[in-house]
Amino acid sequence: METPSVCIIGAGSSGIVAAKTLHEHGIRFDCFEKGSAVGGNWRYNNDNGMSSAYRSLHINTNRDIMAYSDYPMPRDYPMFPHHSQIIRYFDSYVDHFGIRPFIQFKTSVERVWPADGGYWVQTESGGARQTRWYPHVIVANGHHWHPRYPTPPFPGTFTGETLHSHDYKTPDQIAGRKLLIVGIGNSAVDIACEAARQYNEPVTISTRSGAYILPNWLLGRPFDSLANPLTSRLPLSLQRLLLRASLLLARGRQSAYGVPVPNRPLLSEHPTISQDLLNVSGRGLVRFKPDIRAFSGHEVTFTDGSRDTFDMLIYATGYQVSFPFFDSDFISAGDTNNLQLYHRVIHPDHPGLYFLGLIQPLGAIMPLAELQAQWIARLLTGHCSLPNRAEMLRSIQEQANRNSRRYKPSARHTLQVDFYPYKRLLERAMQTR
Ligand SMILES: NC(=O)C1=CN([C@@H]2O[C@H](COP(=O)(O)OP(=O)(O)OC[C@H]3O[C@@H](n4cnc5c(N)ncnc54)[C@H](OP(=O)(O)O)[C@@H]3O)[C@@H](O)[C@H]2O)C=CC1
Repeated sequence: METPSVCIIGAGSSGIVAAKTLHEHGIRFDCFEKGSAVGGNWRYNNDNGMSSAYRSLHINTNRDIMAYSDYPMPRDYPMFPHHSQIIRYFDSYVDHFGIRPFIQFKTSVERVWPADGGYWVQTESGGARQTRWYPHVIVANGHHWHPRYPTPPFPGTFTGETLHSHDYKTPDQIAGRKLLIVGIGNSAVDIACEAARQYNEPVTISTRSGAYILPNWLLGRPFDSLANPLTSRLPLSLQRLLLRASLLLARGRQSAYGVPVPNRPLLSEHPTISQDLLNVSGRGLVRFKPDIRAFSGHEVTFTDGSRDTFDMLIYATGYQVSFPFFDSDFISAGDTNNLQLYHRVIHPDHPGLYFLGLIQPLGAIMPLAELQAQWIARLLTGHCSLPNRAEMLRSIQEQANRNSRRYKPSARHTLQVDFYPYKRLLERAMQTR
């Protein structure tokens, strides 16, 4: 039998669509998954030990936007499904397309290194190690599992309890604690609202940059449906204006609810989406402080000179892009989460190496990972081709320049893409010969 030419690392939402797409194109592959089931981050308490999902997690992109193109989410699902429903969807996707038998579960990829124009892949399963060679490797190991902490750490020592949002699962972990949460991304805000509602005690958020809080729903529609192929073609300044107007109309200024307003334009950060935060802040149950200056025991001093004591600190400070199976001098995203990839997929210096789902869209990752997989499949079957290295590097630089004009320099924003423009980019790439 023909040996597999592709190794897929991971069977999360990106790995499964890669497997399904290669299968459809008749490309033989091995897909290795560390845990015993598909779904990656979306599987609460995944036994691969990598999921950051908490018990109450609902996705904040709407059901129709996040579905794969040929497999809609069930119509009886709510607009913003719970993680258990998303996992049911992924399970039924792999069964519907018959790809479960192609996934090797409980098999962890330990090391990948380049050799002979391809890659050796060493796996471990039940204590047994195997090493196989593949001309192509698709990396789909996710980028929301390796906790990132402030570097350098805040001065001093906090002697209360600390937790990273990655390890937050249920509110009993924080019961009875006076809580300080660092960060104002989606993890921070979900946890703050859950804590405030559950215990009816004020929670403090420390944020150095602030965030515009966008609602799940706007004018009776899922907020993210406002971005569509048409509006995505408008100049950014006009998109900002429309969004500002809709937010003002729908709920006024967020400062009216006690939520600080960032001093930069809308759409220049990864969106923090919450229907609850303004309300619980307006009730005094979530308070805001600027960045932390120093710790001393249970006391925290903030950059405005104010101080307070806390029992517990939750670092909701995001995630490190990590590839534990690569030697760091071969490939690493470094402390800055920066990996230079052509169209966010192709490593210009390592032919045959592809990265899937290594994006942070204003929108959902799944349908974009699907397009990335289709692009890879077309490249592998010779239906399209890549430009030369110089052209790839030029395009990567252009992309980086565009990002740095729009977002503040931060490890948080290196993977940012706009849903529809990025979709169009991939569709064009698939036609390039
Ligand atoms: N319901 C859902 O669908 C959910 C989705 N998610 C997604 O998961 C991903 C990760 O989200 P999240 O965990 O919130 O992480 P993010 O990276 O999005 O946010 C990290 C937050 O921590 C702050 N921060 C980082 N480093 C420091 C530092 N050194 N000092 C002070 N503040 C710091 C950032 O501020 P700054 O901007 O200044 O760097 C930012 O406010 C996102 O894509 C998010 O959308 C997460 C939770 C729920």
